[in-house]
Amino acid sequence: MTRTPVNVTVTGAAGQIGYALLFRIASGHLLGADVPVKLRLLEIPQGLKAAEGTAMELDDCAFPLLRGIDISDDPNVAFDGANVALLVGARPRTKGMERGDLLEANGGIFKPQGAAINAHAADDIKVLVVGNPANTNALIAQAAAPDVPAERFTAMTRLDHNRAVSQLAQKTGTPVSEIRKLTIWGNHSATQYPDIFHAEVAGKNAAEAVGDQAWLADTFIPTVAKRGAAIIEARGASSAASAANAAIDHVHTWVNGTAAGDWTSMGIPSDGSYGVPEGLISSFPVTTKDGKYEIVQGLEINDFSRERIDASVRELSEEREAVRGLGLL
Ligand SMILES: NC(=O)C1=CN([C@@H]2O[C@H](COP(=O)(O)OP(=O)(O)OC[C@H]3O[C@@H](n4cnc5c(N)ncnc54)[C@H](O)[C@@H]3O)[C@@H](O)[C@H]2O)C=CC1
Ligand SMILES: O=C([O-])CC(=O)C(=O)O
Repeated sequence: MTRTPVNVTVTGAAGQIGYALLFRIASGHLLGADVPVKLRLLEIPQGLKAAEGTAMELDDCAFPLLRGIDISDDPNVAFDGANVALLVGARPRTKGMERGDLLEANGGIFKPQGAAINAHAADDIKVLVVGNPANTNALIAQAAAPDVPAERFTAMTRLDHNRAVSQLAQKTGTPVSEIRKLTIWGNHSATQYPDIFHAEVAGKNAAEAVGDQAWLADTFIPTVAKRGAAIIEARGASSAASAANAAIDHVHTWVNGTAAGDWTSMGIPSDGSYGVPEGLISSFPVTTKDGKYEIVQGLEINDFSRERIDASVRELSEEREAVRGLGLL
């Protein structure tokens, strides 16, 4: 039986993440090797021509799973019937900026997009916000979509998660495939907290395997938290291929499930777990199954972790107040 194609809307399709992302969606990495997709690309008018060029290249790949590409500068058209929405389109930061500096510039994009999702997306819509500041942009979009279940709005911290896995693998001389149960808590910002106290390296507790508290506090956490800025410094542009890869991982895991004995990190609306105020879109350890996620419960949080989780969550509360003040919530 031929499956009905899944409509995947990508905003900022002509940008650098878009260019790294669309080809992988079309080749089956987002949803699975047997799932046909239709791409709906949203750009601003100045980006339409470049989006058309990318669409020509997508055609030229003759991807068997790609069943159509529509391009629009109207969110009401681009989100019509969307099953998955990747909100990438936003202004990236440049050297010397923090992601929070983008709140005002990018906040205005996510309110109308949330409203268009509310009015036109399919009932099973799943939204991933990549555009920074991702957590608070997701909150803005969610607030503008009162008819969509709040838990369908998520923000990307999978890039941070993958960065942390890679750093830990290198430190312990272990393949990435042997690292499990790592957690990113809080905001996708310099205050995020990559937590290895419950992580495992080849089945052993990661903090014990590392056995080096100074490395954890002075090297690992800042390296992961400031990796975005280090990439901007080195490349002269923000992370693109690794961000696209993380977006693919986030949605693939959400739809297809986490492996037994492992979890992942997603920015999701808090239900109050671990003392994170309800409603903030904060990163948590989650397991996924049948297209739904659940926060991993019952983890013991030591003082070192508590202090860092609280600091990042405080920043999220401040961002929420700031966008309230701008009339975006
Ligand atoms: N959450 C995360 O881990 C990461 C987030 N990012 C963020 O992703 C965003 C995109 O980054 P890049 O692709 O490098 O930027 P880019 O500047 O190359 O592309 C952005 C694209 O979005 C388009 N755009 C702007 N406003 C739009 C709107 N209202 N509707 C549709 N399209 C619109 C622009 O025309 C442009 O083509 C930035 O906010 C960046 O900070 C980047 C890396 C990681
Ligand atoms: O740092 C940035 O602005 C882009 C980003 O979010 C990341 O690479 O984590």
